[in-house]
Amino acid sequence: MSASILEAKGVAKRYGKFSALTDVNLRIAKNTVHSVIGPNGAGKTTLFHVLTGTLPITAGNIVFDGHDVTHEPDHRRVKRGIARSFQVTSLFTNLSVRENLRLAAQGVDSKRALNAWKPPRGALEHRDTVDGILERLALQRFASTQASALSHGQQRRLEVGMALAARPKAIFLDEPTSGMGIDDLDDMKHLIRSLRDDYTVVLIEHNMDIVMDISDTITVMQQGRVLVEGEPARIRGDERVRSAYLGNMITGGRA
Ligand SMILES: Nc1ncnc2c1ncn2[C@@H]1O[C@H](COP(=O)(O)OP(=O)(O)OP(=O)(O)O)[C@@H](O)[C@H]1O
Repeated sequence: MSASILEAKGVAKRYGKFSALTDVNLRIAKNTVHSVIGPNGAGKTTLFHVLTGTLPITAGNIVFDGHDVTHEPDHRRVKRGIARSFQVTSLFTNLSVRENLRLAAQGVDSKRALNAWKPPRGALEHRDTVDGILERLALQRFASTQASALSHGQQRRLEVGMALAARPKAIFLDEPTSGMGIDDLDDMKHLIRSLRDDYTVVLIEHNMDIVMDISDTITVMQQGRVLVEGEPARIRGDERVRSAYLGNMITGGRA
């Protein structure tokens, strides 16, 4: 079994009296694409919030890269190497693609600059980071293009790039393909698959074709609990998964 980057045990999250997550156990192996799927309201986004530190946990514990991060705020988890994709709305639409990425790369270093033991990275190092990301996103030709002039699919790839600029170990993507046309879907699929070589990807995705195609492991959630977990072939054939989705669309299309 390959080494894990994240292990969550007994995770619970309550909103008042409502239990959005109950006893969730999750082990995410390094350099894999691990998808979290499930019907609307299953608790996928809440799980992301709790794992990335956007929301405090009610019970349980989370270990990331050997560190107990259960009660760490999100900015500390960013430093540990957890990145979450930004929303389109957080792109600087009046700046170029390159400027967006440069700001994201510098953003991580603003705190580093206050730490005398870790000097801030230089401009050259940022340029290398940004160039590498532009290539990975297949957006080199658009480096000087204003973000507002990109297609929807390109903007969504740039969001992923903004998260990569933080040089994370694991990247959390929440529905990166939502609202995309068919060509953009393919580009995003290739991008996510390529990320696995250098990062660990945790993905919430409703498009089952993509999930089945690019995931190493799939965790299926239902009503705040893990229903079943396994490789795509196993999930596709699982009766419990079919009935969780009322028997439809698990073999293709949107869940
Ligand atoms: N801030 C909140 N206060 C109270 N209940 C909430 C809150 N946020 C989410 N919930 C509830 O928690 C449950 C899980 O929601 P969550 O958004 O995590 O599900 P999801 O699987 O991501 O759904 P979707 O696929 O529709 O995005 C839902 O019943 C939702 O109504």
